[in-house]
Amino acid sequence: MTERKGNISVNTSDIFPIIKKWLYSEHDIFIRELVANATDAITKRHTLSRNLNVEIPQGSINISVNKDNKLITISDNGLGMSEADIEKYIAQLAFSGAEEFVKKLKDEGAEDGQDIIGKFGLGFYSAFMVADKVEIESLSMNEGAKATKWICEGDTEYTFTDSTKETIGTTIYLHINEESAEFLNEWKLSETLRNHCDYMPYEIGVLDEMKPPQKPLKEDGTVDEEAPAVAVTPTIINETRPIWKRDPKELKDEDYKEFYRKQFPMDGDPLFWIHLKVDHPFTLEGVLFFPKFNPMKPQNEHNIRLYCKQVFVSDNVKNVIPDFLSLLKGSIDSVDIPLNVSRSSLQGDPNVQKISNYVVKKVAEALKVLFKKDREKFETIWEDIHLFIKYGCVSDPKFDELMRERVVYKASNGKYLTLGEYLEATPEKYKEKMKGKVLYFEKEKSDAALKNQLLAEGLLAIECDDHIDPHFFQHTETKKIGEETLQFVSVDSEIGNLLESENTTEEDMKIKDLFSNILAPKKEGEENSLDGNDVEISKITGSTTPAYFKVDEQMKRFAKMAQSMGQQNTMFPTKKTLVINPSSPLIQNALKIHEKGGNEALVEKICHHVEDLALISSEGLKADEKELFIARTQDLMQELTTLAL
Ligand SMILES: Nc1ncnc2c1ncn2[C@@H]1O[C@H](COP(=O)(O)OP(=O)(O)OP(=O)(O)O)[C@@H](O)[C@H]1O
Repeated sequence: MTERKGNISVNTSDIFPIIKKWLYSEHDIFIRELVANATDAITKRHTLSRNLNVEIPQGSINISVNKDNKLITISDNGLGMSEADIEKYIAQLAFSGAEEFVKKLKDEGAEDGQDIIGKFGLGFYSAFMVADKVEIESLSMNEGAKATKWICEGDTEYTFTDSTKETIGTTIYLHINEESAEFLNEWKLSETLRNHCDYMPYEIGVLDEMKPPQKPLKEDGTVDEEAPAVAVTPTIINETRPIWKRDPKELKDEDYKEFYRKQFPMDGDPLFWIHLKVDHPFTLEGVLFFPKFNPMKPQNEHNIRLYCKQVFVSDNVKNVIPDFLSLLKGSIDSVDIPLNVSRSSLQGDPNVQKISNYVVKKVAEALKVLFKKDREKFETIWEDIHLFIKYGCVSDPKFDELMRERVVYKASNGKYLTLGEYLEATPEKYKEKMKGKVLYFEKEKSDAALKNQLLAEGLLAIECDDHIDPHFFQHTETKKIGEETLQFVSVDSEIGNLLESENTTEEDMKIKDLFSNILAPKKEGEENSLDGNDVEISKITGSTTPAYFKVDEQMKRFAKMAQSMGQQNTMFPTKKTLVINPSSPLIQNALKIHEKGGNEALVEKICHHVEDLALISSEGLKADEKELFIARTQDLMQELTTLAL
């Protein structure tokens, strides 16, 4: 046997230890790199053979593991390599790539180094992360090629020897080092493969050579004890035709759901999905799913898996697609997302920009179609998708332009309306007063009585949540809906302006004074009561609501935004005004008792009770307020029952 020695042409002699150290954190990527190389080799053989018009076997990759020999073997039936090829592509190019990596690492600093590793690893070189010694045995598809074997023990020297390999393709032998012994476990190896190679285009079989021959199974699934034991066969770990590679026309809803369930087993069915396919000016295929929103589950950014030619690359799509799309789940496959640049420079890449714009546009278009063609379904899933859509509108102007007029709101009549529809639904007689205004009520806190009073007049109010809506309102107010600029106003701050019916009388003023004196007494020398709430009157004829709280719109917004950003409510103390309705019979009675004299204690109780009822209807009572309220309720009921006896 002849042996030929060579030297890897790198200047940095300490390249091996440096790379080993840096790559240590993610050293399972070696499997992805080597299987990706095998995949490329098979594809190349297919392409070349098609041109030569020769029959070739179906592409496959076989990985076997032998714990006793501390050996992992990766075989492919790709185009193979001659000695010259190995010399050129492995010994020289692959290693010079590694050298470049070390240089980059030194130039860009440690953090970016990690980033680079995570993105693309180091190709063939990553084998040395897990192996002390690596051998390549290969037979090239070129006519008359001689099989060869290359051996390298993790330093800059290597040796070629002859080989007896008879089938075209390449086998990589990894003599696994001590620290990486875990990969000699078939389960661990298969898991790692599934993680990185779950949708590779050629079948990947895994075989544990340690497994003894086993008796075959009978048709009913039980072991056939009579039959002789046979050698175990490889287990296929991947699906070669993932859903995004298939023609949407040949797929049924169930196929998408099944794919989703496999990827996200804890999730239940997706709400709907978008199949992406584009060839120009970049290539991209993928399926994005709208998941059911689960407030109990923290959102994470790793729900979209990025592939390059079916090779898993990353589940971190940050800087590839806008943040708000990371609320979706699924897979994107594109060769046009550059992998060999640091993450920070991804955003500036023109292809990435185009891809990002394309995905945003497709998602918005799919939502537009759903809105137009199946409004019922759109409304059914609205509560699950509204957060995503609003977040998208606020953060992405292009998405906003496409979606703004399709955002719907749950109105107080139970229907979902766009802002355009809301404006149209305003009764003619209120059109002038309401001009450009959109009434809203807070889901948890608003006074139902006020909402119903407005509804009785045909005036609708939309529901607002605590999280995204304050931001979204602010955003929408800076834009146009149709021809109009809108303003969101809360029911409590607006109801007086809308429904206040008559001019203030002397009696109304007496009511105001009565309540002010008891609930917000002025301190000596003060114009107004500074602590406590202000008291106002607003006469709403026909309404039995005695009083409600009004909060300044801007203050309310500030407080909500601060709250949604995790700040304490106390940062923005909101000043509230207690609005008394002199039309309410209860209020009128209170004045009469007061004017009659002799039972000031009861009048006081009524005033405080009216205030507490207004509080309960809006935001609720605090612990100390609750205690007083309960004690007072007991007193009042006792007085009432005594009267009734
Ligand atoms: N199994 C294989 N069969 C045939 N050729 C191979 C095989 N593995 C590696 N090669 C050759 O060696 C070259 C270097 O491989 P390496 O993995 O280092 O880099 P790469 O695949 O070109 O790039 P990347 O950094 O994306 O992995 C390949 O381009 C290919 O020509």
